Amino acid sequence: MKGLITKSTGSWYQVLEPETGRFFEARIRGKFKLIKTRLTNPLAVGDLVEFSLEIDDVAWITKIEPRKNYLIRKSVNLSKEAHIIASNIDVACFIFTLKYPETSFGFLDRFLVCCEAYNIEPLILFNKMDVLSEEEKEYCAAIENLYNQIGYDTMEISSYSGLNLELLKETIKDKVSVFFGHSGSGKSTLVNAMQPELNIKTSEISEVHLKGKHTTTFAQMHFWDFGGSVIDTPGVREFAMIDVQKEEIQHYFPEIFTTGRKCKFHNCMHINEPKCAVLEAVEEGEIEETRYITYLKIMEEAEENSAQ
Ligand SMILES: Nc1nc2c(ncn2[C@@H]2O[C@H](COP(=O)(O)OP(=O)(O)OP(=O)(O)O)[C@@H](O)[C@H]2O)c(=O)[nH]1
Ligand SMILES: [Zn+2]
Repeated sequence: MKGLITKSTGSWYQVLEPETGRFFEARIRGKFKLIKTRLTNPLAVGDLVEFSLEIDDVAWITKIEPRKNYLIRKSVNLSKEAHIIASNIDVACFIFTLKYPETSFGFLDRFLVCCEAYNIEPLILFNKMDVLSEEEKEYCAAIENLYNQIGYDTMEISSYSGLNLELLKETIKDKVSVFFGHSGSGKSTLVNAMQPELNIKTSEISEVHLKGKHTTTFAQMHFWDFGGSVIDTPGVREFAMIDVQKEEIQHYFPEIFTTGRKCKFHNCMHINEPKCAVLEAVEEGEIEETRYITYLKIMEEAEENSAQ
């Protein structure tokens, strides 16, 4: 039987048989290895699998279909293992909050780099617009403009005021979407605002740290009544790029890649080479400095990893 993984707790999986709409509790039989990297979880929510039923409706997953794409993070422990967050994604929504909590640009840019690297369509949602002053709204618009110019879609939303939630529904209708963002950015609240019947657990952000409390502890797919689904994931602290070569990284920064064609050396890495068009563009303010800094950091990490 063919199935779709809709929930993963680490020890067992929930599998949906799309043809009948029936859900099963399933375990894994055998070894699953689609990629070289060591993983903490062989299967992830969004995976398409084959399974068979035994007595008492216990399902055994026997095979996994190749993934269209996936997002991955470093494992929480210090090993070199990685963890697949979700797979077979149509649109990955990044929930950006200017405040409560303040989202870092480095985190957003790393998310975008992962989307580029793993062929996932990103959408940046500017959430909690209801708490922003006029001045902050202008600042938000400037950030949006910056990302729009690079080629990324953005949308201003608020689960509290309902701003643009209908537009968001139209945009993600009939697609498999995933919501990312810092803990406390309002992912679960957004899912509930779009479909109150789902009633996902949310929590107040801590008064002391103005940070979230990591309420969601495992990944789960929820189905929208307007069509499509969303994968709710535990707050991700860090995205990972697995097995990337230094030379590849500029491909994942569209504006750096395009500008880089004008560099003197065709193999320019845009670090300190003479007549580097990227360095010039950063100086002129045509390429945003925060993005360039993240580019350099990811390059450094790739070097450290390959040296290990
Ligand atoms: N002002 C405002 N607050 C919001 C909005 N959406 C959510 N919040 C608040 O933000 C806090 C965190 O919301 P959650 O939905 O639990 O955040 P989360 O991103 O799911 O957090 P984790 O499960 O920890 O990853 C709660 O106190 C919400 O009430 C919004 O649109 N505007
Ligand atoms: Zn260059």
